[in-house]
Amino acid sequence: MPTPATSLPDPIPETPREELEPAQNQHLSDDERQLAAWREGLEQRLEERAQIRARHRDQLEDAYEHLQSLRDGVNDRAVPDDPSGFVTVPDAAEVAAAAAPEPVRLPDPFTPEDLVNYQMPSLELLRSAEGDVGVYRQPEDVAVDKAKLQDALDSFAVDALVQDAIVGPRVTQYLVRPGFGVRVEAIASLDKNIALAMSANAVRIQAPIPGEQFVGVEVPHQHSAPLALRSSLENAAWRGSTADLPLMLGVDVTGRHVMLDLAKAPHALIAGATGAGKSVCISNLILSLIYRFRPDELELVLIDPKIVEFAIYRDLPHLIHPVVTDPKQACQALKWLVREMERRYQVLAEKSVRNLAGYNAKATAEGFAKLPYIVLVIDELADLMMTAPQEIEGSIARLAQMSRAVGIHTVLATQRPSVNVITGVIKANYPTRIAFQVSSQVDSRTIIDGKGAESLQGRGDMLFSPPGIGRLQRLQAPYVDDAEIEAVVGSLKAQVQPRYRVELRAEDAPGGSEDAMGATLEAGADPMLKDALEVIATQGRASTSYLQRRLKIGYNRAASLIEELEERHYIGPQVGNNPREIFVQPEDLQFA
Ligand SMILES: Nc1ncnc2c1ncn2[C@@H]1O[C@H](COP(=O)(O)OP(=O)(O)OP(=O)(O)O)[C@@H](O)[C@H]1O
Repeated sequence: MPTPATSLPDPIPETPREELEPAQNQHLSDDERQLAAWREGLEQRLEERAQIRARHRDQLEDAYEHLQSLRDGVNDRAVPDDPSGFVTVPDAAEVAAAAAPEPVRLPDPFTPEDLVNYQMPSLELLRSAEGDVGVYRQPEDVAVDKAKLQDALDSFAVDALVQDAIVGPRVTQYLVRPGFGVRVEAIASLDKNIALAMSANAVRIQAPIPGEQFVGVEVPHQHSAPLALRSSLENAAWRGSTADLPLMLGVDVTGRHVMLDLAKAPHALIAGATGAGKSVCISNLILSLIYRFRPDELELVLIDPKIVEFAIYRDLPHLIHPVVTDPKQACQALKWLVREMERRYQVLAEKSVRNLAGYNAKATAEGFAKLPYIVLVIDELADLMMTAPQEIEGSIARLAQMSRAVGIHTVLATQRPSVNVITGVIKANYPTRIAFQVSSQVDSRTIIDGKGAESLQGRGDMLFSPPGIGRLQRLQAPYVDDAEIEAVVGSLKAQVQPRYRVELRAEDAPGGSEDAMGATLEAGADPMLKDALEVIATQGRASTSYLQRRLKIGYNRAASLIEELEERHYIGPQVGNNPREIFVQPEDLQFA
């Protein structure tokens, strides 16, 4: 006989803890710890869910307000009652015209005439470069470390001479000349022992330094001060650069300022563990561009699924769309860029030129409007790849393969250098790579096709693999803080407001999204398509005769609805006598 629900058994009386065996006590403590961990996890998940719910509520409110404004618009345009007492009924076309939202007129790009009073940002807005004296360590300290390295090599009976030391901003590179008959691998394999002898957390060994007769042993400094971007932008190498799209990357071991010409790159991939310095590097790249180009010469599309990284740039006049934070919108923006690329190819063909440089030269000679460069920057590709991997990968690959000639360039960053994010297709199309510190050799191989990034030091210490040169450069990125960026963006915002001209289309949203479903169905040939889909999703049955009965329609119409739903991949094909598969759930039925 089942026990009634109300008479639960009494709880088992608890044995006082001191009466338990030590082993039992240990188990109890383990269980308590486990419970505490679960509780913490649960609380975290509850908090995340509350945040998601709040976000959904906001979106719902936005949608409701939008609907209300559409309704108000229609009411305002409604025909007033005739004083004679008759009400004029508007015809169907009028109603449709009233309900349809006005087509949004997108602004034109900036022209030089719009920006006659535009001032480039001043270098005074950046932190002073006074600290960067170019002497990063005292010679006596270097001499001591040189002796330590020599002792370490001697103690392993490796015949090699530590000949010289080059002191960079973050690491000292010791030039080691191997003795006659000594294999460079013998020195390279000592990396951990050398790190121990030099009290360094990791050393990187280049065996040999390409083009030289030395093995390079790079030992990080115990202390280092951040470099100022201002000193890089004041440097003669930057000021005299003839690159089409120069980006300041950092300073190498010998103190040289190293730049990347994005026009030649023509796309760059940045990867590194969290906190390794990717965002600061991206800020250096964006500031390099806005210190050199006016908004009519260069336009930016910034995608930031992490939401907070690019918020600081939101008023930048170079932006042609507000900073994109929603992965769905990111997919739409990427497809806009692909369309813009195709449009530009047409425009170039009309003028019989092969690339943007040719077009702009002709524009100067013949007096028509030039085309600006467009640079797309994505901070955290992984978040986008989780949303719509195929569509994002497809658009990125298409841009990477073809957009160089028309002046569209891309910079992608990710903290997850796994093959799901940096796929073979993306990797093949991004020859220019920048690696910050990563957690394993496997990650290092994914980015730079070799080890090394795992022994970087973080905080802007990077390996740069320039396009077409199979040799890595170790650089230290300059540091810009938020106050500096705010000052620069503020000085530009005070002059001009951005002109947003990227058109996001509903059909470009990732497939299977609510909006896309609504839009697709709107375009459906049969007005009963939504009803049919609803029946199938809620009842879990997809057959012609069932639809016929439920919707009270004829056989032919039910059969063509089933065919249409199969074509749109909401249901699977008929296989033998088995029921069709159904790919849509009742909760998916939120028509736009
Ligand atoms: N070039 C640099 N020089 C000195 N310090 C730096 C440099 N770059 C980064 N740092 C330090 O490291 C911190 C983290 O940098 P950053 O935000 O760029 O990391 P990230 O790789 O973007 O991390 P995440 O992927 O989590 O966003 C900075 O706040 C700063 O303190």
